[in-house]
Amino acid sequence: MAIVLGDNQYGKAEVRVVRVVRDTARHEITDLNVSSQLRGDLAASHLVGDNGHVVATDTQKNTVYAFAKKYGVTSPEDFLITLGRHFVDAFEWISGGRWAAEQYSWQRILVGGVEHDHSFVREGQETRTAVVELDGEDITVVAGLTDLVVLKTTGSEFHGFPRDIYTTLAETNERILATKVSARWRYLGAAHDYNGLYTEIRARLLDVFAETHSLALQQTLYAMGETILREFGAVAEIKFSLPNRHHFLVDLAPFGLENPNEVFYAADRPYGLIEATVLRDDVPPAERVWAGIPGFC
Ligand SMILES: O=c1[nH]c(=O)c2[nH]c(=O)[nH]c2[nH]1
Repeated sequence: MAIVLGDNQYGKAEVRVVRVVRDTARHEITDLNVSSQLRGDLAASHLVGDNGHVVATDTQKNTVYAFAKKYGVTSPEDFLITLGRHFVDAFEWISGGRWAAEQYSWQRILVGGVEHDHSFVREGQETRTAVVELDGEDITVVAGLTDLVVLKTTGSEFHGFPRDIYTTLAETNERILATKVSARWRYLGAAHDYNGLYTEIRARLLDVFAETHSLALQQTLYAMGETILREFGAVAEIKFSLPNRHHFLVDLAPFGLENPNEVFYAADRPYGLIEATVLRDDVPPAERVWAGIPGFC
């Protein structure tokens, strides 16, 4: 009996690449999760630790980002074929492999019925929520939504923050801003057109996200809350929990490529977490209903 190496493949899984086309004011976005795996004459690395044939998984990841810049992403299939051909052509011991992608589709936010140039929403991802609390004759209604995923490819800056010895974040006048909105709002009284209000409030949250030139996610949050309270007299207060889904500009300079805000690494964690309540200062609090709704402050 001999022990032998069977089927094997290796690579980088789940490379989160966001490609923005910004040749005109109307930006296009492609959001992919790419996995690359190579096969070929790779026995030596398994058997004796000889890495002479091991195209590093880190190299495979970098190639995904560089190709997103060089060739763009017309379709996930074409992108994967280009990637696969590259590895097979460039390294003679690589005989094949497997390349896979998930594409997340974004729709343009409609502001006043018009498609926005640079703000997008993942339609159909969110969940509507409702909580009703009765205490004798008193009734409290809290409506809301979770998982409303939005992104804008420009109109977001972050600078002016304090720097200490642990600060490495660069100041920026141009970044992607993306979040997954969870919001809960408490109504004054209980006789409302809840469906109509939900539709309008959701739409206004999207409008304000799209239209606010953001200097921080905190500012965008407050702008959304303030708008809802100003425009909807039935709302007493609104709470938000906004994860800041960071999109880091990929440094393509080592590959001789410029990256003028076109190719981003979409990090899933850690994320910033921005939470606040925006409220009228003349309505009594409703601590009991909020005590049973976790995830907000
Ligand atoms: O909008 C932001 N708010 C922050 O508090 C923060 N902190 C950070 O690192 N990036 C950002 N972005």
